[in-house]
Amino acid sequence: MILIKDLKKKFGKNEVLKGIDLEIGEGRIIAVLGPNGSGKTTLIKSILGMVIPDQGSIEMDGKPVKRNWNYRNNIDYLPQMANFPGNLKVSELIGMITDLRSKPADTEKLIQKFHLQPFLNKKLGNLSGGTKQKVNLVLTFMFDSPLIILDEPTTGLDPIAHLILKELIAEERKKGKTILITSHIMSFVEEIAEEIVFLLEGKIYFQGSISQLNEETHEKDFEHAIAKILTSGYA
Ligand SMILES: Nc1ncnc2c1ncn2[C@@H]1O[C@H](COP(=O)(O)OP(=O)(O)OP(=O)(O)O)[C@@H](O)[C@H]1O
Repeated sequence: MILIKDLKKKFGKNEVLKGIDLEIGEGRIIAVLGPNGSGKTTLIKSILGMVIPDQGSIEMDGKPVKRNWNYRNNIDYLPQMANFPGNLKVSELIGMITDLRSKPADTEKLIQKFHLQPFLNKKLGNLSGGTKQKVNLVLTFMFDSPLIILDEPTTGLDPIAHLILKELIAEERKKGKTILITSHIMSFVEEIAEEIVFLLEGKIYFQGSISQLNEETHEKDFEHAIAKILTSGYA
């Protein structure tokens, strides 16, 4: 379980997180939503220890994460922009990451799932954006950690890969994992998320289920509910 209290972060004068209080329960799929620049990635990176907050605390399973970085071994993270070395082959990168994590990795099944066999001997710099994202997904899902954080996982994926990703997330959820996702694709969020956290102007504007959000905004569907928050938020 992740417990976040009064989390604040600014970059220069830009106050991105202005006091976030959030509890993330185990074994759920939670989507972090919000307009561009609302701080979704900053929040995720704070949980991962890649951004150091100015104020507030983050606890993982009852222990503060600050100066206690071992907890990161239990997180699999898909970054929004994977910056792969272009001259490495796909198989070399997979091998390298497996060695670095020194955890058992189940790559075969994932390579098959995403139909990546023909690309294993290709250099990363020569792959299309969607194929790179599939490699990124293999690297994320291969370690079987209890917490999976996915920053914009659908970027560049074709409809087949999109379906495979949804199946994969559902399988991991069944194993009791916690999955934290950011996405701007509302249909994807609606299909998979059990809970949403909506960030607006540095604060949590809404946390709850999609049906609760529809009710509170008096809208009949999720897309309209989100549009209503965004237009009233910007009014
Ligand atoms: N390292 C950094 N240095 C300076 N400003 C930063 C840094 N990282 C993020 N920001 C700023 O913080 C704000 C929030 O960025 P963040 O990437 O967290 O937003 P986001 O909600 O994930 O956006 P998007 O939907 O576009 O991915 C933006 O204004 C961004 O420019």
